[in-house]
Amino acid sequence: MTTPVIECNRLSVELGGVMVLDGVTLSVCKGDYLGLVGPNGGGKTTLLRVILGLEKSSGGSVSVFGALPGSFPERIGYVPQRLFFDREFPISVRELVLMGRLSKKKLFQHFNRIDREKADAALGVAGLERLADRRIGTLSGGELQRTLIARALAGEPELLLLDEPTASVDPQMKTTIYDLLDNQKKKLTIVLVSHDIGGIKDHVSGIATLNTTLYAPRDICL
Ligand SMILES: Nc1ncnc2c1ncn2[C@@H]1O[C@H](COP(=O)(O)OP(=O)(O)OP(=O)(O)O)[C@@H](O)[C@H]1O
Repeated sequence: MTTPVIECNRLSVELGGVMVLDGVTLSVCKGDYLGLVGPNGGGKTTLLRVILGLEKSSGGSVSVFGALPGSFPERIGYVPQRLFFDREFPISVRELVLMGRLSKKKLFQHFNRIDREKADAALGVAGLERLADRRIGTLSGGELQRTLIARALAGEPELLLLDEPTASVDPQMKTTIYDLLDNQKKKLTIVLVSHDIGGIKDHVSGIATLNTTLYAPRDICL
């Protein structure tokens, strides 16, 4: 039997004295495309942050690629819910996507030709060639989301974690983003946080619910 890519067993997380996740059991295997849904404040982002090793668990266990979270950052691509940046900051779409190669570099190592080729390939996958030289502060919400996905893909991850990439984008851009992910799902394991159950149900291989009484009380278990 192969080791699951992500395995949580009765995972609990306490933040600021509040139990945000309590007894979460979840197994994500290689090639899965998991939709993770739940109410606002249900702990979806927190779960992604635990998987990334950015937040500590307070009970239970969690392993990623069979090791402690944070052990293999170069194998994970992350598309955050928001990107906080100065809209005047003079960085282009191509340069932001190139940042996705940082996890593959050693300290102070420069980007090389291969990094630039991988970044350009990711730009192509996300349909961003036309916008490559645009400053990121001038992008629409949907264009910025696709740039963040391209940045994550530039690092050639095995596991892609996305936190509500289709929030506040129009229906056409949602379709573009779902199609983009569909084209990647044969190569990657994907966890997609979303409120759009209707939109994701035809794309994902499974849906897990978090902290909702509508689907399953306080537990997710595939
Ligand atoms: N550092 C922190 N300290 C205290 N509480 C926190 C911290 N980070 C998050 N929380 C709380 O934990 C709960 C879960 O937050 P989280 O962002 O994981 O939810 P979410 O399901 O992603 O929500 P949304 O759908 O609104 O994005 C929220 O009540 C939030 O206020």
